[in-house]
Amino acid sequence: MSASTNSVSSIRRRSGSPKDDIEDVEAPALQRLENTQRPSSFCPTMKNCSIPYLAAVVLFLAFCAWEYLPPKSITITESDFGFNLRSRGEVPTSSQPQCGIWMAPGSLRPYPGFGIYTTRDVKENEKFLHAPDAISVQVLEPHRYNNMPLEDERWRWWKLFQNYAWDNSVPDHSIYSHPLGDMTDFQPGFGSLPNHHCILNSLSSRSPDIPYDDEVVDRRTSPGLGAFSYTLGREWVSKRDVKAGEELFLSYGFCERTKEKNKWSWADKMYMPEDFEEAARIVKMFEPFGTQAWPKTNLTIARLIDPAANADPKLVYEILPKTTKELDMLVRAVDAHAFDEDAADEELLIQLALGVTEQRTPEWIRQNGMCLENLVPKKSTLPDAGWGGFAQYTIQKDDIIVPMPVFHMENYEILNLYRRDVNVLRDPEKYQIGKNLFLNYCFGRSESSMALCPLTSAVLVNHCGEQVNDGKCEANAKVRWSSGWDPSSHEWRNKTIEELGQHNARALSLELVATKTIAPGDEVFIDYGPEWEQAWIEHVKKWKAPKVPDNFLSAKKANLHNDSAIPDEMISFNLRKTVDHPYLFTGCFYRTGKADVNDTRYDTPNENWRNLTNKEIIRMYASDGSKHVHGRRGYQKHAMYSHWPCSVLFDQNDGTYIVRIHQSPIGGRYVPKAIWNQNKVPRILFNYPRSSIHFFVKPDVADHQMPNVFRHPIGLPDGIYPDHWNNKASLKQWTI
Ligand SMILES: C[S@@+](CC[C@H](N)C(=O)[O-])C[C@H]1O[C@@H](n2cnc3c(N)ncnc32)[C@H](O)[C@@H]1O
Repeated sequence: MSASTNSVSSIRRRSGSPKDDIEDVEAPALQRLENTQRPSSFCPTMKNCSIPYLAAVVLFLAFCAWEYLPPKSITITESDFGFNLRSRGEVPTSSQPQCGIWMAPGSLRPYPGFGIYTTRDVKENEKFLHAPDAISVQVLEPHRYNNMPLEDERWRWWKLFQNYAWDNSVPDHSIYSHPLGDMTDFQPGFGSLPNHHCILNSLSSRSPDIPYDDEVVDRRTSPGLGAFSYTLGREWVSKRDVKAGEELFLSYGFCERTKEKNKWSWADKMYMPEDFEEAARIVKMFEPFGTQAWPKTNLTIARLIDPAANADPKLVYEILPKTTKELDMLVRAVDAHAFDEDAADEELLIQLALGVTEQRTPEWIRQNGMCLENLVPKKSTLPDAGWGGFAQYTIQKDDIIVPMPVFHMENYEILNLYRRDVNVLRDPEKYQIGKNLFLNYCFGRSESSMALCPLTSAVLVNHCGEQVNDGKCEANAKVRWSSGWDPSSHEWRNKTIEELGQHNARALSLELVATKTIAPGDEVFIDYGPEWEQAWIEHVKKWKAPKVPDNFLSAKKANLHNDSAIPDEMISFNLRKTVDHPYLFTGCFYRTGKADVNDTRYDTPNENWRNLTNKEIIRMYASDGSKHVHGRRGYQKHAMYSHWPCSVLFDQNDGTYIVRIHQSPIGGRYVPKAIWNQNKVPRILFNYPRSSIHFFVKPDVADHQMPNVFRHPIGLPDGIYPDHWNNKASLKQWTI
């Protein structure tokens, strides 16, 4: 395998699944696949297609991975894969001693790209980040459009992008109620970086307490309205105790080896939970777990593997300790849980899984990694810019502020938005209705169709330039190609845009570097360049403030209203009515569970349930909702499905409410089975905690959906794009 393919990050589209939720997680994800097939001659209609797009994710894993996972006894270093470890002094580093979260070469063998590491011990339930992560951006999926320009380019880009994005987002409007089509949630920052592991999975994500801020700029005066995302990124909480030096993994939900051979080619090669479980079964036969003495030969060890188990014998063999010394080390780690059998079993699996990864020390990570915590989001010091990136620690001149692995987009016109009710190809210009907000988060240049979209919190950094900011700020950082930590990026720069377009894995890396010493709390700025400035100046000239009704209620105000009481206008005060606000929708944490399937009260469809008396409605359709508490262990499960649309029906005047979870507007296709949902009867919850209710702007009236909002890629300085990417003159169609 070439160095370039190895350097591809193994970050994939994630379904955000806690390990114990695998069944539920995969079901909706798989249902969603139906709609993401590209029509082909084998697959005449979208509906009939069966190859899931997540298979592409899987192929990607196989692609960036391995001929075969190597035996445990072989030591693999990055240089075996064309990667030279960087040592301090060779290239600039981000070397903050306080930094606890780093990006460094991944620990899965062989090296599959970058991973995220902690250099702090993190206890179960503790937050990983000491400050909020970056924002999340709702991306209207550009490949879903038929009969629109650049269909091939859209699909090629989707194959790459889906590996970094989430099915659903902090406010689930992407999945529940977007009128135009499907949205994907992109979370540059922590959220698009963790690699997948079913056993070592330590990350659980949840919605931040205030997930949404639509008051970042003043809607009555700011031309920045709708030009950036109001949604903050997830909070990252540890599922277990994690030691300094561990790579932080997320489970994307692919944790069962498929029975259909070769359906997912990587499944036959990748370590699966069954492999670790079979290894654990064998280990437990021997002292001190069991009674037998550790076998003397490797052949004897191999013979212990049960061929009837759903495990891959070769992988089980690789996982198993080969010497009594290795076994002793395992025992010592598990011993700490001697009085809790379940915890000991879990620890055994974790230790076996760690045994087939590269072991990193915090010192190694600081030497070879780059800090991911330098930038934190806060309201920008510039009135129209939205969020900004602020330094959390002192950053020395020439230090890397944040690495920027980027994914490439061969033609950023794929982010043009068109009407969906007409054949756009007849007159694309006429039917264009705007541009995806995501364009504002990618770098581009006017001579080239290529855009580069960063995966890290670098997207928070605003522009400061001569013409637009009037001395209110000063650029203290710059963007350049990565300096040695991603050598294959250099090779990929020599490829043509077409070649890159065919490559559906990440290939290129930039970095953000301090041009001055930056103090903690300073906003970081770069210069987006004259074209961006010109576009902004023209936008400001043309921009007209939208009419804001006197009784306008922002989502932020609704969320923070009166010490967090629910505003009256967001309560229906009626068991039979839901709230229909012109601007806001209510989201309640809800995730279907046993009650949704087994509670026989919901078994009978009843479209006339409103004719029942209050008492009858409550007896038949209400339950105690007190357990749906945001953020407490045991109910972090909402993290996957996040908010369901709901209505607050009554205030119980004790900090809790009676809420009704709405029927899913998208039917059963994406949502797990729930009989009340199917039978069109209400699901009413009493004692529902305020902390689990949030307000969001309705997608169809969201600021970023308005016409005439600012859209322009971030400018890159001259000399960054190679000349052979300057293809615009030769492209027939170009509107930017
Ligand atoms: C890469 S994003 C930067 C982060 C963004 N401010 C946010 O809230 O997410 C680029 C967008 O930020 C806004 N922006 C950046 N610099 C600005 C400036 N100097 N003046 C006005 N808006 C700016 C523009 O909307 C631009 O399209």
